[in-house]
Amino acid sequence: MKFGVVVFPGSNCDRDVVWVTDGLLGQPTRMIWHQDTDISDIDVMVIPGGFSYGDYLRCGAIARFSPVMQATVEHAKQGKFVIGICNGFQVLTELGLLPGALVRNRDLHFICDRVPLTVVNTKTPWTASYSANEVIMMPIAHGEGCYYCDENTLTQLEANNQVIFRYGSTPTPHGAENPNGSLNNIAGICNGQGNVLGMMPHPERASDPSLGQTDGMKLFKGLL
Ligand SMILES: NC(=O)CC[C@H](N)C(=O)O
Repeated sequence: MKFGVVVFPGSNCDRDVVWVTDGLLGQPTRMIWHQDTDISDIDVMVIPGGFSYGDYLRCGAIARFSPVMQATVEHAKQGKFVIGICNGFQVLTELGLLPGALVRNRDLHFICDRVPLTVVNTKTPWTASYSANEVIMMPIAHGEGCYYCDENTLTQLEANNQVIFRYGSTPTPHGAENPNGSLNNIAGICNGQGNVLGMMPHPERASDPSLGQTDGMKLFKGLL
């Protein structure tokens, strides 16, 4: 499995992902500057976290116009894997590869914390290594992480089991632990086909045992 990790001006989790896929998992991994367009060698495109273009306008609003993102749309259309983590999730919603939007956190503060998540759909290639409704811990670090979409979209996401991760330690959509006000406690969703995943928590920061948390590793391992 070959991983491609996009680098925008302002990305700051790109090397963390490379450390997991290459350093810990020994998979071929290439960092891809946002102006590059040839990604034909890549199996899994990773849009990492950070502050692409300084979060100007809205998080992800400028990055979505980068040449590499058009190539990523084609990549996704072929059914290949794309994952957006945190700022990457924001970019994927701006791009339209995933529905909805990430807006300012409920309390209008940047949140840096470690939170429980429930894996609510394990029938995806991303989550096949987790057990049903497994509760895991992952770091979050975002200012615009409140997931929002219109009512029809929300109904569809739920009906098609496209909600993959919810905040809190219960699979129900309205559990009490919701750090940022996301609708239905949504922390991560996939597209209809299941090959594109977006999530606000950081699995790459919860993979190396030396950091004390490894619940994110199953997500990367599941793809291999
Ligand atoms: N860790 C991140 O990717 C942060 C995303 C974005 N800059 C925000 O604050 O919401």
